[in-house]
Amino acid sequence: MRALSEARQAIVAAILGMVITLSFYGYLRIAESEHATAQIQNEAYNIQRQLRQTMINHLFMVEWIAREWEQNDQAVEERWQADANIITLYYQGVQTLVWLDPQRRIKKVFPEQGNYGLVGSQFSGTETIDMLANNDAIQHAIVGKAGNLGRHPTDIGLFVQVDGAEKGIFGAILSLQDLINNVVRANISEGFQLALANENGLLYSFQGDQQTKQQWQVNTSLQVLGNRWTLTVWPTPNKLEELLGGVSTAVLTAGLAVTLLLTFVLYIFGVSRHRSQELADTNLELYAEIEERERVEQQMAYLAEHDALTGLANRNALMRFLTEKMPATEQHKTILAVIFIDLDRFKEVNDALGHTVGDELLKRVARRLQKIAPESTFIARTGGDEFVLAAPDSESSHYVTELAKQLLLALDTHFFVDAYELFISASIGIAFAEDADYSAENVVRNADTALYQAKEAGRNTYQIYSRAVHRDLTEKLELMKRLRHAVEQEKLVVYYQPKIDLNSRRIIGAEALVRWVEDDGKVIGPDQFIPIAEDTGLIIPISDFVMRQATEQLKQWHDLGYDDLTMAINISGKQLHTPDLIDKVLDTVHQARIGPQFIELELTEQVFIENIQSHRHFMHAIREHGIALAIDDFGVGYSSLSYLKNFPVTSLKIDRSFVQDLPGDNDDATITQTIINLAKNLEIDIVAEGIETEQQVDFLMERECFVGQGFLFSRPIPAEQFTQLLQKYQGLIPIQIA
Ligand SMILES: Nc1nc2c(ncn2[C@@H]2O[C@H](COP(=O)(O)O[C@H]3[C@@H](O)[C@H](n4cnc5c(=O)[nH]c(N)nc54)O[C@@H]3COP(=O)(O)O)[C@@H](O)[C@H]2O)c(=O)[nH]1
Repeated sequence: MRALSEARQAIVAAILGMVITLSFYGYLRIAESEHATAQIQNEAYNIQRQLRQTMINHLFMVEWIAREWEQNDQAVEERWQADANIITLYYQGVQTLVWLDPQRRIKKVFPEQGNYGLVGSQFSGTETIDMLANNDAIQHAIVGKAGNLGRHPTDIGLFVQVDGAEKGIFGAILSLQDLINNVVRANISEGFQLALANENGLLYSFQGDQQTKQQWQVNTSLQVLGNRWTLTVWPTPNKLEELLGGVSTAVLTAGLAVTLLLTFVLYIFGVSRHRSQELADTNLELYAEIEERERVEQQMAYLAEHDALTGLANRNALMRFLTEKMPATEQHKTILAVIFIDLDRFKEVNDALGHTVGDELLKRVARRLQKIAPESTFIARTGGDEFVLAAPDSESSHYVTELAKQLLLALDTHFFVDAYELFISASIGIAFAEDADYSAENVVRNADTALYQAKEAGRNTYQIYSRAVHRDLTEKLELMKRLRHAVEQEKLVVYYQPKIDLNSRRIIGAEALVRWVEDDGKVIGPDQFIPIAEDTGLIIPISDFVMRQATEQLKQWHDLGYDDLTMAINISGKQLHTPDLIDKVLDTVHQARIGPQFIELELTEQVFIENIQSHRHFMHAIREHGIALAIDDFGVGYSSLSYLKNFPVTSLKIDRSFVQDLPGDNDDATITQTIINLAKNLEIDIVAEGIETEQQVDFLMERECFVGQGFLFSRPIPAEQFTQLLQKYQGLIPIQIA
């Protein structure tokens, strides 16, 4: 198909060239043929004319002799020899001359040689002579038979009457063969051939190559001396070639050559044009590819420095911006601040409403930041819900904190996304280049550290990075690392603090309190690592460990005979989010082979309130399985107590902050009294925490709080010590043990 397309023009040219060439050739060929035929005809007419003329000349000569002799009185005898010599000299066709007397006897004959015997004899060609003799009116010469004067049947005689001093008939015998031969040889053009025929057959032929005769002969009839002949003339092959001229052949050859050349050129042209087209197409494709590549590269370059969702700069671009700004900032000692923003409740929005809404919210946040931030501020989105503003050449640190406040304010109002009115807030960490040794990396990391602090500080606030804050955080991170290691290495230990019946001073239960014992024996309290454990998720394995240890330990103490002891286990808020918590608790209790009624789960009031709705099921399920539910640190910060009547709480633990200043502090006394009354009215058990003095015991017992914990009875102690305590005092507790 491609080859056909390449050769299309060449094929058309070849066909056209052939048609034109052949047409022209045909035309020329006809013209040449006509020309050749005309030439041959010309030749035939010429020969015909010459023959006729020769004959006429002979007739004229015979007549002329007669008129001469009639005008002259000289006897024939006297003139005969001279005239005969002249006649035969000029008329070579004349074979014999004769003079007949009126009786048609031969009187004189020339040449005498060979004819001498005829003199005196009667001329035998009687018909013609008779016609002359009997008709005096015929004055002109006539043609007749040669009679006995002829040598060849074709010989003829020309006879005329002479009516002069001597009467008679003058005759000239002609050899037609010789005459024609002479005329033909004298007049025929080179390359022509000729034949003369009458009705009896061929009379004469000049050359006889028959090759071209059939096609090229020209016939013409000739009436001479009373004979009707057909003269046929045709050319020799060479002559024919010459006559035709060869122009048509040359044209044919040239035409075919030109056609061939043109075809070839056009084919080459077609091929090259096709190749050029292909090249052009390839070039176009190449250009398109290059354009596409450039577009992709531009897009990649754009994406390399932009956030696809919001169109803001990304982390790479931020780092480049900061790196470029740092030298001038350091040199001119200007203020460059990095403001790290993290949305406070974005994850909740994303989880609850889906990523589409989440994405839209991020776009709105980006737009709001762009509106508020001064023009010189560089804004980037560096992660999920993290945005960073770089404010070079800031007037002062005060200006930066004011900007941070504006940002907080702007993000602490609602956003409308689809049908939702969303409320979020943000936490901000601020760091200055100066505090980061003018390092882009450091200043961003410092801002991130400050942000962490802001989150810790309760969100919707900002923190400015300081080296002290950084140190604290570094320590915290270090602690986190070690805690993870400790959990993996099972370096945690469960301590137990006795729960005491204040009346009998009997140990009625224990509270499991985890400790982290370092390699050097140093004991780290849960206050230091539980919050970190909650942040990192380590609280789950820690809690599992504590629950397993505590239930197994309780089983041991039951087996030792202290089979009415209960065990209080602290539950973290994070634990409540694990879906299998109920199963896990029941399974652990079941594994330890103790009754669930000996287990009490403690939730701080804060955790309880925060999860009151979402964990309604958990709390009821726990109670239905006989496990007690205590509210720890009761009375701290929460005013709504209505939940108590709707939830299956079994005991309240008065926070030790109320107990520690009893009985002197009237407020604490009133609060303690109120909590006790509340528990009494709701028929909930009451436990006092943090009892350190007998006065506190007295105060509590006077107000009918008969269960308590505190250093007065025992600090939290390892299990072995607790066992010794049980065994040494038969379950009673002496005062000031620890
Ligand atoms: N989720 C979990 N929380 C736990 C676990 N183990 C402990 N904790 C919680 O850590 C907080 C600190 O506990 P800890 O350092 O063990 O302090 C306890 C007692 O040592 C302390 N206490 C008891 N009596 C007194 C006293 O007379 N004076 C005084 N100054 N302190 C005393 O009180 C803590 C027990 O409090 P509470 O839990 O409220 O009963 C603490 O909040 C623990 O809950 C754990 O495994 N998981």
